[in-house]
Amino acid sequence: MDARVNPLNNQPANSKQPRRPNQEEAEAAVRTLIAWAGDDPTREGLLETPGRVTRAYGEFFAGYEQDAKTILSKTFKEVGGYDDIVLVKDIPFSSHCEHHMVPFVGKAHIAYLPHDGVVGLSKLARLVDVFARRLQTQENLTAQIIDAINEHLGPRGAAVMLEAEHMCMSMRGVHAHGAATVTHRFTGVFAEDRVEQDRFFAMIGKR
Ligand SMILES: Nc1nc2c(ncn2[C@@H]2O[C@H](COP(=O)(O)OP(=O)(O)OP(=O)(O)O)[C@@H](O)[C@H]2O)c(=O)[nH]1
Ligand SMILES: [Zn+2]
Repeated sequence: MDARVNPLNNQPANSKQPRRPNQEEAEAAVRTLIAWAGDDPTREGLLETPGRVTRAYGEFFAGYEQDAKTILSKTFKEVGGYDDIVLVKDIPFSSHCEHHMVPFVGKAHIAYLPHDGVVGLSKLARLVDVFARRLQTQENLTAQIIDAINEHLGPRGAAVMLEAEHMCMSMRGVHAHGAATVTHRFTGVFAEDRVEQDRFFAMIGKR
């Protein structure tokens, strides 16, 4: 666990921690929402729903129990001197916007220029999951992914792009079905050198 972050609220560890409700309280909250929506939480079809919803929430928000450092801790140095871009593109992710607690779903593209060894490719997808499985904004998710890569891998440069559809913009509110939100962030060589940025865009098929 990252000691500087309170896993319950994603705030600095010295911030006031809310008490974590127990299972019974969480299920009672779901029953309240069902009744508030206008249905009867005691009817047969809904009796097991609070348990299912809390289990689902356990999966959606499992990222509060995980940390990037552990995932990126193992690197491989035997790569035949390879020191060019390593890119994993089209990593599927689903997260929940912190404003409406509704999903946003899309793909992440992550590249870095290795400095001292490479990380297992699956770990980049796991890294996305650590932060996606929390209440998020897309901007914050983008920043947290690249910050973790820089902090734990110390690459010569990193690039992260996220493309996602926000259900709070399609299923409700403005009803902008199919609108895509794109965020990207470059650091190190990717931030300093337009040629490297262009190579990144070309490799993910955006040029
Ligand atoms: N910047 C940013 N905005 C987001 C993200 N996810 C949702 N939002 C926006 O958060 C905003 C919240 O706006 P509010 O006016 O407080 O809430 P609202 O009345 O539900 O807004 P509408 O969605 O316009 O109906 C909306 O414009 C959402 O589109 C995100 O990841 N990043
Ligand atoms: Zn939203």
